[in-house]
Amino acid sequence: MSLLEKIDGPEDVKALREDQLPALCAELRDEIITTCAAGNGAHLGASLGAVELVVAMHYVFDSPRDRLVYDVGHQAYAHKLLTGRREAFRSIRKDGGLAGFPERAESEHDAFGVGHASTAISAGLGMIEARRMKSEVGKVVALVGDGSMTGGVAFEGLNQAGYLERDLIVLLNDNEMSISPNVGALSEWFSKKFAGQTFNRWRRNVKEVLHALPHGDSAIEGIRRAIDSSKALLTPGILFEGLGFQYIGPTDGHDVISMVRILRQVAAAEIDGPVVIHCRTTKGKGYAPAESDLRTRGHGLANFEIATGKSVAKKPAVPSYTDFFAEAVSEHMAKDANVIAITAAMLEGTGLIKTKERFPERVYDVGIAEQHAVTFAAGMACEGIRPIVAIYSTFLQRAYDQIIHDVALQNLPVSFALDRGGLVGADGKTHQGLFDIAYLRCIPSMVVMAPADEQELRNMIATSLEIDGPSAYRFPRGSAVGVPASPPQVLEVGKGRVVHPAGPNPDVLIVALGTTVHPAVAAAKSLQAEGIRAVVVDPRFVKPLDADLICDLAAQAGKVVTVEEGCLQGGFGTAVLEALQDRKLYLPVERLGIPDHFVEHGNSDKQKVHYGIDQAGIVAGVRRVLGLPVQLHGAKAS
Ligand SMILES: Cc1ncc(C[n+]2csc(CCOP(=O)(O)OP(=O)(O)O)c2C)c(N)n1
Ligand SMILES: CC(=O)[C@@H](O)[C@H](O)COP(=O)(O)O
Ligand SMILES: [Mg+2]
Repeated sequence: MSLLEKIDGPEDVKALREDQLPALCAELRDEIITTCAAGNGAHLGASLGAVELVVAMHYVFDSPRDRLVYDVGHQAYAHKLLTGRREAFRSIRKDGGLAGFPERAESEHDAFGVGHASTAISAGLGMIEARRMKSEVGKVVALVGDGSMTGGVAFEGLNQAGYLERDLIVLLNDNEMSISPNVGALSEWFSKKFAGQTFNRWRRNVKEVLHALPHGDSAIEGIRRAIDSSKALLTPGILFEGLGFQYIGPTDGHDVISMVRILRQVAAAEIDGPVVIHCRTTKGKGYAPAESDLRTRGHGLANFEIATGKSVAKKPAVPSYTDFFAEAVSEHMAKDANVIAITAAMLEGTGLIKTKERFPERVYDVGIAEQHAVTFAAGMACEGIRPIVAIYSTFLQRAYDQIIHDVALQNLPVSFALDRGGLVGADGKTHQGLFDIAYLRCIPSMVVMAPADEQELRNMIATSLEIDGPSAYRFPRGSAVGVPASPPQVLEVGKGRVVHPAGPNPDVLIVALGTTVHPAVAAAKSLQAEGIRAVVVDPRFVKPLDADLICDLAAQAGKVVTVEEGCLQGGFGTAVLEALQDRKLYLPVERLGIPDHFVEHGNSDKQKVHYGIDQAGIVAGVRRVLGLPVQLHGAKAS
């Protein structure tokens, strides 16, 4: 029996001898690699890189009494394996299986639900403070990556932790990687390059000045000696010490036995106040194909052959929306020197890595700093630059006030490209891009678009760059439709189009947004065979909405179905209802979309069926609004 097979919970980890821990780490790695190889983009690199840190935490601390708080949570696979979820582990990120990130509802050992970055310090500090108030015992450890440390909220947490002087333990997992190599001054500081370059420059300059002064003066000699010896003080530690933390490190985060000893000392010591333990690790550690993948170190490897790390996934027949987006951005940059693009640590995910190869100076990776990305864009727009801010729908939630206060309120021409708008599949609840339509359409001056296919995406990118104010377009994860390409067209703002006419006296109007346009046309065609005349409108714009077109056709049809891959509350269907209400058209309306709950991880095609926003679901919606019997279909059948 392997060591891992004996482990049903953290108490079994503690029962091992210290010298057995390296073997346990090796077994955990094998299990993580095997599971990711058969999985759907699981987070291999981060989880491999954190194995020793997780084992050491469970060996020393006493979860769930002690709270282990993960940042992002994509590195927590060993934690799941050690906390009673070993047998379910191979189901991770699949329909009905374990979630890809820690979730409070999944285990008492998942102290804080996560998926977005930079939250662990604030959450951990909150826990420590609550426990102090309730006189409860227990330590709190926050495991934070160097990439996540670039997020402003992490610093807001450090700021308060240093001030409150609570005993928060921060394990800084520094692998010099975000998804791509980590960027920014902070990352250079961690790797001491800052100390090397800036300090040396400063020291040279001061020495030149001192050289010109008389020799033999004891005060000046003292300054000379201090400058020579002070380099040692300029370590990553002074940043944290300046914020009121004790700093330990840098230390080898893959030496599990040393990590256990350090954590034991920290846990036992009466250190009054917060501590940072700076651990150096390697993303993808222990799996050569991940370690040698210099761009992402196996960040999200899916379906690969274990021996080689080569993908065995079927290549999609049509490139992704992301590919079309990045290509279009490059084309606009080639034509207009004022166009630039900004990503918040998602060069690969947004496709902008390719654009950056062509225009290295005009694609900015600002780190995990969505708020800064938006305000940085606003500043550039003030000076006549046309920024395209490419941020996933879910991560743009972070920058909501910046969108309103810094961009929209000043009517600045910033283009927001929201990738992953809609159901995202295996990442699940934390990453679903379902709220953007609702959160953007209520902002004055914001133009909001959703393309039906890749040609429409090209048109919307071109349109957005012509709009003298803020605009956004949201497109989904995965393959585009595969429609023929034509030169991008600047669309008339606020004008929709009829994509499936039904002749005079239609029976029903279907208003389908974005990804639901093509399924709606297919649904209308199949309804036609039954003698039901459905006219289909692609509104193109959520805002301004083509109320004339929609209301005229709604009045003719007398019944309306709206379809969207987004939340129903405040979403696109609600916008249509408002338009009808404003014109006193009180008609039966069936709204199809995502009801008022968080959507689990799972296969997004199956989820579209479940929520009735696929072709068959739209047919069912039409039948419902027409009062016709509906065949059983997904969740909406009734
Ligand atoms: C707010 C937010 N922005 C972007 C992401 C996407 N993302 C997930 S992991 C990651 C890199 C995190 O780097 P780090 O914390 O150093 O962990 P590592 O992967 O290196 O272990 C990014 C950018 C996210 N999860 N949350
Ligand atoms: C953990 C995280 O936030 C990212 O790694 C995310 O899972 C990437 O998602 P995509 O696979 O859609 O790029
Ligand atoms: Mg990192």
